[in-house]
Amino acid sequence: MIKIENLTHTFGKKSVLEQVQLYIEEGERCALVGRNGAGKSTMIHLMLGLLPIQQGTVQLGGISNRKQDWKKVVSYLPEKFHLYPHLTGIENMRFFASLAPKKIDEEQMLEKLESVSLSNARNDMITTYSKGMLQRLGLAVMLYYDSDIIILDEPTSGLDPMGREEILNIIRALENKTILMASHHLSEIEKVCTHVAFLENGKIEKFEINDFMDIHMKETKK
Ligand SMILES: Nc1ncnc2c1ncn2[C@@H]1O[C@H](COP(=O)(O)OP(=O)(O)OP(=O)(O)O)[C@@H](O)[C@H]1O
Repeated sequence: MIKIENLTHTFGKKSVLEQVQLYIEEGERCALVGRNGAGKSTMIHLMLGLLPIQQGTVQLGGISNRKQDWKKVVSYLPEKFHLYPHLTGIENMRFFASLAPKKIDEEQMLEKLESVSLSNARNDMITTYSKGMLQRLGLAVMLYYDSDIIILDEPTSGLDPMGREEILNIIRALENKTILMASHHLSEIEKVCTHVAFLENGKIEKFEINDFMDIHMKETKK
């Protein structure tokens, strides 16, 4: 589960998050939605300790993000995942696998590459990969970590419709994971998510997916 309480953040005089509350239960796939500049990345960065928390608390899998242990239960795929251009797909995978606290499991690595349809390209330099392939390699690294909580920041950003569909199919096939996924695309949210956390004017409101889509349809018909 993910539990955010009273999260408040300002940049100088600019207030971005105001006493944000959000509870995502185990197994939910929650989209994080909001206009450009609403504060989605800020919220994700605060959750992951990439920005210092000014006020409020974050728990990930029941562990405060002020402790180090939460890193064992969360994996994060940023919008732009920094891979090593002078390495092949499998070499990149091996490098990131070496950062995990467990011994490198070659079989698991191959299985995860297979699950994102990259096993045939695993020995190619990633400079030859398409954007979609790079994003799938990022997902493979995340799947290798096999954490309970997955945080994705616009995972299909910059991909063509087929590339998007491939990423969405992989995310949809994940079982027993708690997912928070920032996205601007309602059609993909509808395909993948069970809930929506809508961030507006510094506050979050959470909806079940069908309720959110109903409200959105009514709004767009106005
Ligand atoms: N380091 C920073 N210093 C000052 N202001 C910042 C900083 N980072 C973000 N902001 C501001 O905070 C607000 C929220 O930004 P944030 O990137 O979190 O929004 P977002 O919802 O992720 O936007 P997008 O959908 O465009 O990615 C914006 O007004 C942005 O200009």
